Amino acid sequence: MTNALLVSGLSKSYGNVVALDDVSLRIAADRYVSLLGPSGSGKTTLLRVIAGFEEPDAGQVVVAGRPMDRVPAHRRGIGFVFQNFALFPHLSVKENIGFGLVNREEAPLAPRLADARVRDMIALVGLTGLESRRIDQISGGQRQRVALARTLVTEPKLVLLDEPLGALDANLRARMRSELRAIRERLGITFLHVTGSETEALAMGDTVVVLDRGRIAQVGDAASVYDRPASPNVARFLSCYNLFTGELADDTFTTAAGRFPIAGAVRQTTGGRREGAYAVRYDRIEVRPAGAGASPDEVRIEATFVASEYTGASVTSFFALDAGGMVEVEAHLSHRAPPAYTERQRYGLVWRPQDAIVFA
Ligand SMILES: Nc1ncnc2c1ncn2[C@@H]1O[C@H](COP(=O)(O)OP(=O)(O)OP(=O)(O)O)[C@@H](O)[C@H]1O
Repeated sequence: MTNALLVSGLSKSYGNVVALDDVSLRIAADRYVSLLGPSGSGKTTLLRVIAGFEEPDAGQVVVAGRPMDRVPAHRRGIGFVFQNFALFPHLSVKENIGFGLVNREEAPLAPRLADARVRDMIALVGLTGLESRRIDQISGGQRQRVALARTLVTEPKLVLLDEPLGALDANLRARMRSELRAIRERLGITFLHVTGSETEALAMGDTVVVLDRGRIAQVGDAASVYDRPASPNVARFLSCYNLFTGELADDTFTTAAGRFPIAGAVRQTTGGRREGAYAVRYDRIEVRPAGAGASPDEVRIEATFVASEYTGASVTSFFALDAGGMVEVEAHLSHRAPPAYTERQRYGLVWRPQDAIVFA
């Protein structure tokens, strides 16, 4: 089967800022791909180069088997959904969605055909009944659906979404996530969705691509990226790992917080640098009273409780290390009562070596 997208050796600099550095990526057809990375890692630049809004300095983009060299943006068969939607405020929902069909340069559709297609799309994104409302007379979530419908109605082979849910509040964002997934599955086209949010990437993407300083740091299914981040930086972006820097020697990883035996831990090789990192997930740490010990096959450190933060279904507790730095512990409230720790009191933080990842 032809790949939906093939990107090879893409580089792009702005002056002396390297936004993309030799990026290669192959995306199969009919996939939901999340593109994740910290601010400035090159996500938007990558989308803009794929879409044809930006010329790369080097490299090639192939969409559905067709090389895109010198193909202008509007002839690439790519749809683009922006965060700010860029809708026409004075036009109705229906006119916004049909705009690209009747006003395109190549083969504009006859109004009757365009009408039928717009009607189907309005039903698909759940806007039936709102066809004649103006854009300023509908809600943020409905605008998001108009923006999506306007792109999908042109039947693109690939849809690029740049933080499409960023302008929505948390509740709506969660609802739109599952809607986006469902719409994509019904149409069977490939979505490449940029997000700064690791939860969003992990919740939505069949495949997660992580960018780090203009380079691809990891590509994999959501579970494998989550369970086995390829580098300390990827672990850091995922915001679910405590990272300790230090050095590996023999069977021990030595950090300022303590010496961790590594037998049983997951090993990730990062090119033989001496400076390494040791990662343990927030939700794999057990908190015990300071007096309670640990069994020989557990790792234990001591720290001082600072505060807890509730985030809906879970609570994150922060513990200060004597050597400086914080350890975060996440408890899911579905299978535990909310923890009650005392401020400034010391606790033992315990985990199993199998739940740690050693980067060295
Ligand atoms: N037009 C431009 N001129 C100069 N520098 C640019 C331009 N566009 C992007 N950059 C720089 O290129 C790098 C990558 O930017 P890009 O917008 O692709 O990152 P991003 O991952 O999308 O970030 P964010 O999540 O903050 O949107 C950044 O250092 C940015 O400052």
